[in-house]
Parts: sequence; C-alpha cells; structure tokens
Amino acid sequence: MAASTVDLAPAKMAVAHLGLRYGDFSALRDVNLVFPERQVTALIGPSGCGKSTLLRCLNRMNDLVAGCRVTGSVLLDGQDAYRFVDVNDLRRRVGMVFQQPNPFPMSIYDNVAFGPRTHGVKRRADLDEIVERSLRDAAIWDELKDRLRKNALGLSGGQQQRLCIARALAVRPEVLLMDESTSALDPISTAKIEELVRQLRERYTVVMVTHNMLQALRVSDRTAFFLMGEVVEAGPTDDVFTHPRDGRTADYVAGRFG
Ligand SMILES: Nc1ncnc2c1ncn2[C@@H]1O[C@H](COP(=O)(O)OP(=O)(O)OP(=O)(O)O)[C@@H](O)[C@H]1O
Repeated sequence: MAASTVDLAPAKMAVAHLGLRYGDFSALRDVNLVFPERQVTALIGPSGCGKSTLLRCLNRMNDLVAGCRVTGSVLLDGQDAYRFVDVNDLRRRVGMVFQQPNPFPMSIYDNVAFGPRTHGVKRRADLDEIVERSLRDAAIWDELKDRLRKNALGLSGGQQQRLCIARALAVRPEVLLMDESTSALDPISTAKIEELVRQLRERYTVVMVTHNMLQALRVSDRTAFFLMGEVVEAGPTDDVFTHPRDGRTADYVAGRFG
C-alpha cells in the first residue's frame, strides 16, 4: 500500500509496541503511532480508553504514578525517551497543558517566567523578552501587556488557559501535549484556542486529547481512535472521519456510542 504524504513527514515522536499497566490493570496494549513534526494529532475515543495515559507516556508523567509499568518504546527524534533522554530535558522539550487551567497563584509575568527561571535564566532583560515572546505566541500579549504584575488568578478561564499555554511555550518546547485543554471553556474561548493551535502547528508538534469530534476535524491533521487500551485506527483525520476502515471507528465518529 502506498504511504500517504502525511505518513512520509518526519516523525517528531513515535511509540512502538507500547504497553502500560497500572498494577494488574492493562491500560495500553501494543500501541504503535507516529506523531509527525509540525502536525496536530488528535487522540479520540470513549472515556477510559487510555488517551490521557498515552499522552502522559510522551513526557513520562506516568513515572510519578505508583505501580505504573511501561513496556515498549517512546521515541523523541528517534531516541528512546525512557532510556536515553534525561527526564527533565524530556519534560522541557515535551510540554503539557491540562484540562483545567492551572496558573500558579502569582503574577502573570511570574507564571510565564517560572520555567525559564528554574532553568537558570536570571537577567531581567532576557526574562522580559521571553515573557513577551511567549505571550505573543499564545495570542494573549495584547490582552495582558498592561497587567503583567496582576495576579493570574484574576483572569477569565479562557485567558488562564492561554496563559498556561504561554507558560508551556516559555521553555521553548518542541512538542506540546494538550489534554482536553478546551473542555472546561466556553465556546468563544474554545474557538480562540483552536485558532491558536492552528498557528502553533507552524512551529510545534501538537498531540491533543479531545472528546469533541468537531474539534478533531477542525484542528487536527491526524487522528488516532482508541478503544479499551488499543488503537483501532489511525491516519489522516479526513480519512478516519470520512472513510474509516473499521466499523467501530465508523460507529464512534458517527456518535453511535461514546
Ligand atoms: N493512576 C491510575 N491508577 C490506576 N488506574 C488508572 C490510573 N489512571 C488511569 N487509570 C485507568 O486507566 C484507564 C485509562 O484511563 P485514561 O485516563 O488514560 O483514559 P482516557 O481515555 O483519557 O479517559 P477520559 O476520556 O475519561 O479522560 C481507565 O480505566 C482508568 O481508570
């Protein structure tokens, strides 16, 4: 079978024969996926099928879960992320934005400067430059530039989430993981973040978990459909939604279960 053009894009990340157990429970089984550079990949599937678990393997957040055991491999630029990449370096290169906006209870400026400071950036001019660049990249500079010293907890939910994206971008990641990052937001804030993701893909590789089929269709280049810890089908988003190869994918994207 001829590979499609998207399949030929260089893989920024990939997982091969990935398995994950929480104690006796097998949450992922033999998952094989590629995440091409500068593309958005959506992970879809019913609740509990392992989407967030897979996402957390990509930056080894599952290392923090007691009793969790990972088999197979996770590759970043072809290097095994569990063996050859320092975990702190991995988490800098593979940033994450969560479902609930979670700004720190400090100023907008200090939220964005937090990561660079922990990585040793001290000069005020450098931090100023990083804060402005990150807020611009998160499409929220114009809204916030006159209130950088105000507490981040005073922002709306949508603004807080874009601030969290700016905070993630401040350490210059290469991959951005988004775990249902719009599900707590109103439709206008959601639309702003979707537009932002479309812009971010020019420079970053994005992997997003979403329950929203239309969101996957609007913003992703590729989609992987999970069911009970396995990938049923993965490929270009248009193919998965309009010509699914597996009947279970067809039923799910048509909303017949979920
Ligand atoms: N820390 C944990 N300890 C034990 N089991 C867990 C843990 N985290 C997740 N699980 C289980 O692993 C399975 C997959 O969970 P996961 O959160 O990855 O699913 P999901 O597809 O992201 O679900 P949702 O869409 O509801 O967020 C579920 O059965 C869940 O209960």
